[in-house]
Amino acid sequence: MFLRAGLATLSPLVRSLQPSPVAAMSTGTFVVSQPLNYRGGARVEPADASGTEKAFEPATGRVIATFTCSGEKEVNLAVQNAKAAFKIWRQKSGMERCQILLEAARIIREREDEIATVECINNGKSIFEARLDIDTSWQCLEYYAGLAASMAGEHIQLPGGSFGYTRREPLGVCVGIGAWNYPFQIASWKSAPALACGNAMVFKPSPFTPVSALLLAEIYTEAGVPPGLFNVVQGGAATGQFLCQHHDVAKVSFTGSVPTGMKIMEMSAKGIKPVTLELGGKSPLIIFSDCDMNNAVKGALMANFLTQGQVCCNGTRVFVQKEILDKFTEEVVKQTQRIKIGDPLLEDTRMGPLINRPHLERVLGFVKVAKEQGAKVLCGGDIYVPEDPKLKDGYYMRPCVLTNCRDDMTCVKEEIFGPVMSILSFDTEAEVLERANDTTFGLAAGVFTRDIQRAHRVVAELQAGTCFINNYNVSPVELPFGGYKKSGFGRENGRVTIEYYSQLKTVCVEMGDVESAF
Ligand SMILES: NC(=O)c1ccc[n+]([C@@H]2O[C@H](COP(=O)([O-])OP(=O)(O)OC[C@H]3O[C@@H](n4cnc5c(N)ncnc54)[C@H](O)[C@@H]3O)[C@@H](O)[C@H]2O)c1
Repeated sequence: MFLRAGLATLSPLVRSLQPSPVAAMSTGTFVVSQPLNYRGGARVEPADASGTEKAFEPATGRVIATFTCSGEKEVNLAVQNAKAAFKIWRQKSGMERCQILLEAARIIREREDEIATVECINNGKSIFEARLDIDTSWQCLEYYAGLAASMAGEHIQLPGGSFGYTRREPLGVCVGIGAWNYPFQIASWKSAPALACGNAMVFKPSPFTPVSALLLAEIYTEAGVPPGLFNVVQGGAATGQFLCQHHDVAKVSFTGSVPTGMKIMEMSAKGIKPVTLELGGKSPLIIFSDCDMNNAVKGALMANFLTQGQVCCNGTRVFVQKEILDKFTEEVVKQTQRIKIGDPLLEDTRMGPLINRPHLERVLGFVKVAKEQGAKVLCGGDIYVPEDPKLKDGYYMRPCVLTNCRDDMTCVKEEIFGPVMSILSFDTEAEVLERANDTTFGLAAGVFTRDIQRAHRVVAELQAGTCFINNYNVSPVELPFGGYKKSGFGRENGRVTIEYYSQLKTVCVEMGDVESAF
């Protein structure tokens, strides 16, 4: 995921007029001193523990927080708080929920610089990108605020003046479990539709990025949700399991890897709980020779290097039609080498550090295997050491472009989740479609061509939940997002997500006498 809703919608002028309490904050200074759990409308220390974790600033390798992972008791308390708040919230009209969500969106906008700075420090993505994530977060709240006010059932006329109607009702306490690559945005994308439908939520961020979900929790409280409507518990797999297995939890919405998604589904199956699974990908990007070359090159960079390549829907298998392979590759390499790597809090940085040391080593390991299997490194794929001495222990690497790739190579088959683009060549449309679909994933896909018929013909055949024509990794909140195949099911964003956070009650009304069969 993704840069969304647009560079074009950003207004630096509006931003510069906003108060910026963290404007003076620089890399290497931030530490978290407050509790990182949120329950009953306030930050709290957890009531019990299932271990401790450290959160890092990837830019410097510094520890910014040491925190307690929540045990079963704390998870219970959070769920109880959510249940109590749900009783109040579910009685509110859609319009009342709408007003509170709009107020929360307004506060997010007002505090955008602060939230983006925290996100940038804890995640490592550039401040430029972090601001875009916060934009898509408040946009999501605004979008579902609008839908909250217009949610309604149906009235169905039956014979003899009888009738039926449907009520769209909330599910209850929903659990959100997030990945580390879009911490604030994932928390917003899950909570906004959940709350709009009248649910309460307990959210568990990734232990790598525990900080920004607390800001969202505080904002919801300030906006006027009942205490306990949105709670945060911290921890890893153990805490996540307590949440998924809890008998008072009605639904689990998960963003993360395929192996964890399978476990979430197994646990939820025991309680017949609906799940939304937003999982990984290995998406194809198909560049036909009749494309607009400039846009195709820009699209390939957008498809591979946002958030240091740690994006679920990245188009990392770049299929290029033979006639333009050399020219396209040359231009992609030129532009990749120009990407400014470094301190993510600096305005002109476009690539910060990866999330942590083990992940950096894993990504570098993929590049090594790619070379052993015959791929050619055209640029990057190695550690980058910034000149600034305070960044020397950060987790930086140079973005990598691989060529000479074959479909059976590890770098082409597996999700690397780092800044590594694999270029493959193809001859015909039929051939590339077969190869593009030859994967167990199905999150996204892209096509660049000037031939309008071909564009629509190709996307109709692509087995992916989101397809881009002549762009990549833009996801306005109005459009549903989610996977096919092992990339998961259920959707986030768009009107359809209401279906995943609500249930339909049918009421059948008799206006005459009972015609008994007995
Ligand atoms: N489709 C999407 O919208 C989307 C978005 C972002 C990331 N992702 C995917 O997420 C992955 C990277 O994120 P990650 O490394 O945080 O994934 P992960 O699966 O390791 O962890 C995700 C979350 O699940 C929790 N968790 C781990 N084990 C658990 C268990 N047994 N029970 C309950 N919770 C458990 C983690 O603590 C974390 O909060 C990539 O595969 C990426 O493609 C998908």
